[in-house]
Amino acid sequence: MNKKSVRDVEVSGKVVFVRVDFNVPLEDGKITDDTRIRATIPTIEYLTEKGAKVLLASHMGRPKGEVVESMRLTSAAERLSELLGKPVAKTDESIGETVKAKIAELKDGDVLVLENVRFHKGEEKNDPELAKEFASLADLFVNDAFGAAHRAHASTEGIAHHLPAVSGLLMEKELDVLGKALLNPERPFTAIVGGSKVKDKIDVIDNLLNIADNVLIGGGLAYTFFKAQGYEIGQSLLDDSKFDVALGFIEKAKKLGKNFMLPVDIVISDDFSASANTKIINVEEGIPSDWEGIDIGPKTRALYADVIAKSKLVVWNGPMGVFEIEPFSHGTRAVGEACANTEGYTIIGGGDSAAATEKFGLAEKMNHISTGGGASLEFMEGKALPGVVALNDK
Ligand SMILES: Nc1ncnc2c1ncn2[C@@H]1O[C@H](COP(=O)(O)OP(=O)(O)OP(=O)(O)O)[C@@H](O)[C@H]1O
Ligand SMILES: O=C(O)[C@H](O)COP(=O)(O)O
Repeated sequence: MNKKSVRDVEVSGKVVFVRVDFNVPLEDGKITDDTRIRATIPTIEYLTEKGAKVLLASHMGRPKGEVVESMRLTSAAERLSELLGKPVAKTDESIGETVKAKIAELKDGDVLVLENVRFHKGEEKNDPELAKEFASLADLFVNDAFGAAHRAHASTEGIAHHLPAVSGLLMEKELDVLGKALLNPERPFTAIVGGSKVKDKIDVIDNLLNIADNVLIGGGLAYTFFKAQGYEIGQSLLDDSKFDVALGFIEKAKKLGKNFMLPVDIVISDDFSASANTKIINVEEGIPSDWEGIDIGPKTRALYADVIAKSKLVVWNGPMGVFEIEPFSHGTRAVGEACANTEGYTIIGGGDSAAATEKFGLAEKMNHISTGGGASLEFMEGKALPGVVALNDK
């Protein structure tokens, strides 16, 4: 990487503003997957062992510039303290005099977690005034939030214009692993895309068709393709502005001789709950108007598993179905198991895909679990990540 890392600068005795991505899944205030917090430990320990005073800033959810009680970083700070095996201080603000007073109390090697930066409207607008406020707290900016590197926000990009700015160890590792895998991919290279953020993800398929040999589609993403092909999809997820784009991808795959696969059968349900009625149908049968597609079916699972088994590189982003609910988890589990068992190199991207592999006990068998969902997709699209671009060159 041509950007400076935390190893290239003097940190001892300095106040270091570290942007992390502690946007972890929460259920009733409890963290259900702490992968993203664990992934930042090397950078935090590197800094504390060298005697820096560490400020940790992160977003959580999308509170849209308001204080939302359920989106505080309190649980994340508690979990971090357990993982580090030492006390971690926490403030209810991310800027201002109370934060400065807390920083003044820090000793070398101490850690202070700031409040959710998205409680300020200026964060997502990349407001230069907010960026300056963040910068005024510290001597050095370290960006370790790979998961948010595709966002040009005040605490990821703006702040880098006001302080010496370097990458953290997690950021460095993510860029290194993804860069190496994608620059000169081992083939066959299979990309699997699923999940529910249809708007965010559908455009990524364009570049995946350029770089991958097989592109497998699952999750909520598939239904825009089905509808565009004229099949009934009932209440399933849909982006109705993307029909031409979707059909264009099918054409593009044909022209390039790429293997573009959509589910052939799906699990449908009349409700979003474990007690709902479910059915397995072939896609051409169409989904009744008050039902929705919720997982890939058994034929699709077998077809996808076969492709994955024969791949040398697999990049998977986004679950195949609503894996949080047991009856709709089989597609995601099958794809996860196929990734765990293939001899190819496997990269898992996306908070929920990582959570799914963890839940099914498959995480250990993957080669790299990326902390970036959207960020790893944008990286694969070949886009520059603003949170990385803004860092100091070597
Ligand atoms: N057919 C479907 N209908 C509705 N929701 C679905 C469907 N398939 C999967 N999902 C939901 O998609 C969600 C995950 O989607 P998402 O796009 O956020 O993936 P991700 O791996 O977390 O990536 P990122 O980190 O970019 O958010 C899960 O909560 C899952 O229940
Ligand atoms: O979960 C993610 O992908 C990152 O934390 C970024 O979150 P965002 O999509 O709300 O910017």
